[in-house]
Amino acid sequence: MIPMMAKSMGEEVMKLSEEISNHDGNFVIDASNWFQNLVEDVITRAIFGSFYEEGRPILKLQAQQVAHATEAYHKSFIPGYRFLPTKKNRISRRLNKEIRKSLLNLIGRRRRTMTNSSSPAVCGELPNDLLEIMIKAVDESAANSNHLLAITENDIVEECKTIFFAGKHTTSNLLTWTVVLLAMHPRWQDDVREEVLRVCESRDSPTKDDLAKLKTLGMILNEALRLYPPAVAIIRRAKVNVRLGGLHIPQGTELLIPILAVHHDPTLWSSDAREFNPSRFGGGVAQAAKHPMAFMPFGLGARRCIGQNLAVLQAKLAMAMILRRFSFELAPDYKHAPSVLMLLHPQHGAPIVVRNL
Ligand code: HEM
Repeated sequence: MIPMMAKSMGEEVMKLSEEISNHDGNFVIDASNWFQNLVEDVITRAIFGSFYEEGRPILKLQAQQVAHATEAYHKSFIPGYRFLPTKKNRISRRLNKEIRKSLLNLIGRRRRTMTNSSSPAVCGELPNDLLEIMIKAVDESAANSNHLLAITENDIVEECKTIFFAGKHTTSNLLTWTVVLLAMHPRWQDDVREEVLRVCESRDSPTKDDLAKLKTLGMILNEALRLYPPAVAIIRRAKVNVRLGGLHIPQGTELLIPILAVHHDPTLWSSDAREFNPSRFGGGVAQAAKHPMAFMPFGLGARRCIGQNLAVLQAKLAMAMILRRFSFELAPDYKHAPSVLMLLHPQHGAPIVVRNL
């Protein structure tokens, strides 16, 4: 996974470097858009592997559908509105049909290649990508006599869409806020660059061992996730009547766990809760706050994020590659306005001046 990610990111980093050179070494990017593009490529490769070229346009269609949904999220909620035949709803339904059909076709083609090929994955070694893992799960579940446990091709379609959505916007959000924070705090930017250069030496892309040694970078990513958690809240429903603190919660009650508020609570994080201070993670996540579970950007318990390790790996790799090549600062027109639009994002974008080092 790391070589695939490094290759994909390396190409984007080189393109940006050339662009900067063409602009006298000084170029403004919207970090939010730039990272979305970067992350989209990696997540598409993780899902489709060698079928990347065929999967890419399908996920592009989904990105369009998400853009529609995000726009609708801006407006007031009217129950049942999404079923009306408005122009936008018709486009969204058409996109949905097209995505489903294309994914089912792709699954069919992929299945045929798996049956015919003598690729290592088919010979029982580790699969190359998520699509292959899911196709195998469908086949295994078909062999199981309990049809209630059966996984279908429709499930694969939904999983591809979920993973693409859940993986793209969250990780690109984390990277955007990290770059914004490092642009605001140049001393931390210098310190973490020094760490990357020391650990990775002359290697353009870090190895797995290098990534494990990037402690300051890990602390900075955690602090970015604390201050600007991409998912601001999670919801749980009580399965049974339960007492929580002094409260009686009846069965079926929905509870909203406000991650953003918990991450900014001074009783948990001390009086500097609103400040950027990565050192608080110096002793590990469990020691960073007064309660060991106060840090929950990926949720908690059995339903916590399945993509946590991939997201952190990807964020570390991207930041290490960027830090060794570029320096950055906020563009004069940057306006700090974190805003919740499904996820916590910069309302006016994140214009950043990037320079080649
Ligand atoms: C910085 C990046 C990410 C953040 C902050 C994040 C955050 C979250 C949160 C808060 C949840 C809800 C957990 C809960 O209810 O306890 C979640 C669930 C989920 N995430 Fe992520 N996520 C990230 C990256 C990813 C990636 C890269 C993927 C896929 C490759 C992914 C796939 C999912 C899925 C499928 C679920 C639903 C899990 C379930 O319901 O069992 N996420 N994520």
